[in-house]
Amino acid sequence: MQDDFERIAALRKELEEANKQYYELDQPRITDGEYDALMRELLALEAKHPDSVAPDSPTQRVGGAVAKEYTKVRHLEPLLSLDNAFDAGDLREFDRRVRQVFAEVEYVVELKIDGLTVALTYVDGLMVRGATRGDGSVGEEITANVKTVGSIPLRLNKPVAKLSVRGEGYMPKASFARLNQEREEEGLSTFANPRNAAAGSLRQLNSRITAERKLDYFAYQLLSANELGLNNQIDVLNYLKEQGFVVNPEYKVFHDIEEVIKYCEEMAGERHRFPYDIDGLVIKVNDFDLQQELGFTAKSPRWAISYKFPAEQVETVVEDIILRVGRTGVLTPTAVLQAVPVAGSTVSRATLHNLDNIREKDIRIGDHVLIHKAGDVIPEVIRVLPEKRSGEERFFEMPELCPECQSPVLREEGEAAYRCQSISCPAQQREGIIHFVSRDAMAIDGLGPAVIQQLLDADLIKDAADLYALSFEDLVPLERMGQKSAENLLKAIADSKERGLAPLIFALGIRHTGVKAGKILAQTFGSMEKLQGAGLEELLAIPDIGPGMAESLVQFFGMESTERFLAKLQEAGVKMTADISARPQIFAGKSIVVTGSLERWERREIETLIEERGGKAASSVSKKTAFVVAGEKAGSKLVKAQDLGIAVLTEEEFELMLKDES
Ligand SMILES: NC(=O)c1ccc[n+]([C@@H]2O[C@H](COP(=O)([O-])OP(=O)(O)OC[C@H]3O[C@@H](n4cnc5c(N)ncnc54)[C@H](O)[C@@H]3O)[C@@H](O)[C@H]2O)c1
Ligand SMILES: [Zn+2]
Repeated sequence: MQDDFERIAALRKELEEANKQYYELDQPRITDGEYDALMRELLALEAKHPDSVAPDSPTQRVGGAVAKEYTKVRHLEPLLSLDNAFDAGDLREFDRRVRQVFAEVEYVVELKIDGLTVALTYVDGLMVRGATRGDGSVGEEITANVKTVGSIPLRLNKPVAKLSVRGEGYMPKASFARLNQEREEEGLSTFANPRNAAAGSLRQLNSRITAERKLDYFAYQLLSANELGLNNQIDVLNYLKEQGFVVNPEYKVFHDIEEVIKYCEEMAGERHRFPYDIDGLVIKVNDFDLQQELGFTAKSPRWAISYKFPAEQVETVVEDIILRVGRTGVLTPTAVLQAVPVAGSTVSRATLHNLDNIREKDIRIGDHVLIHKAGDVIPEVIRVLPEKRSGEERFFEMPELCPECQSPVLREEGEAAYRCQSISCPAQQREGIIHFVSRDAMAIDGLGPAVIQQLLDADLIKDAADLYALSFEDLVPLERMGQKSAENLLKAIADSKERGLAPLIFALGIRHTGVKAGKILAQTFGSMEKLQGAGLEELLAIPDIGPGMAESLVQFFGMESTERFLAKLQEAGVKMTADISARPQIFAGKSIVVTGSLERWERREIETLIEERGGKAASSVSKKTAFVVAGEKAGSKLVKAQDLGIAVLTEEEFELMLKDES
């Protein structure tokens, strides 16, 4: 007996620690499957000893604590978790409980998107607040970050006095894979899955970072839906669509739990076909009167349950550990695995991230391991099965020399990554070209890593600028390159010359300089030449350009190799200026004053928005001022504008003017 209580205490401690890692730090240490198993064990023990259930047990509480950096938001109605069903038996049990109250019931089954709940508040049709779930009653205010998510409407199609919407903020699989790859390149820690990546991106003090991470949103719930004359979940989904929200289209209605079970099992096999990670399905009672009658427990609604797909973990053997040298010289250890099917494809490689991770998990060459796909896309070793060791396993050591160019390899202060120190490392050059042609950079279709390798091997190119000198005759003899694909490739290369300054800056692969930074630099300087000439101080004066980025820019543009490379691009006719005047000139000849502290933009940014559109960002209010954009705590300028009868706009209203541009 005593044993049970000790175990209960140990499980609570372990789950609380996992909650903290997961909800507060966005860096879980155990898998969801492991977490769910511990939770089930605790639930079973607590059911056996009902008197032991304390209100603060992890079985009774939602989520984690609210981090102190954020403004707290009290939710109108608590945001709850969902009970889990792991098999047909659990679903039948749920159905039995529902039918104890109602003989007839309609279920709506939706995909369970693996993201985080985001609560949105609209007042008079405008989005005024975004918040996380937090501990269910109190969440974190993340309005500025939420505004950077494209699929969240800032204005409702049909304004109403007040609307509280809930839904899932998530990161698509492709963005997740790209983000982790970039972070690995930069020697930063990677996210365990898209949910934690989405949470880490939305729970950010700097909304610029949120904007860089491609996030999306599916709306699925409304508070006070009854007041809008909506009677069930299907009505709500339709209403949300009408209001401009993105609703996941995959929902289905059933009347019989056996049909639901069949659908769940079917979807478990199809879970990989979506561009976002799903970890199960959510089964909801459709009718709101029924929902209300069924009510809630402390932690979850009684009218819904989530069916969790079985975790897809597979055992295999680490045959070898090899190193991949990235664009910035980071050596990423990769496990060569005995090929096994995992989550819809055959896996024979898994990233091991870095040496620390290998040591922490004690992964040795020859080990039997459990693997899965993080976020349904990135193969990863979860843990070693030490009981299967034969004693023949070998430790992995980082080499002192780069495996591709034999230059010294060093670990920099404070970084987990080891880097090849040579700038002429062929691997770095190859990866640099792969980056140069990638989608957010010069976007040259048909130029995959294999073709790039062929071009390098045939000595047709040495760097990305050489691509512009390729001819039809160069390409056609290449293996697997038909006439048609050679023509298409040449056209894609030629087209990329017009991509413009912002993607070009990103394409250069300067450390710490992402897509968004490319845009800011392009807008600020207008031409590559001006950017090249910018000094440290000038760069540091730009909002959003931190010291790390400024330094690497100065260093990059100070190199002779950079100068040669840029000269080659210029000669090839690659466009090196930004179309600053490409915007419709809606503010032409207007003098506009910005005052107070803004939420949506940095001061320099909004001034750029005005200038790009032909306006003048003036510093003082006069009779000639066309209008004033006022943020929080606007002072004398606001008073003066009011005295002179000059229009004062909120940030939202200003943004709407930009939206109306065609
Ligand atoms: N690995 C770890 O260390 C660790 C730690 C804590 C929690 N977890 C994971 O988190 C789970 C618990 O998290 P939880 O409380 O958020 O519950 P949950 O994720 O199992 O389910 C509730 C959530 O589902 C989401 N959701 C997605 N699509 C939805 C839809 N169509 N309708 C309604 N809701 C939808 C909502 O955000 C809702 O809050 C655990 O089961 C475990 O998998 C893991
Ligand atoms: Zn090297």
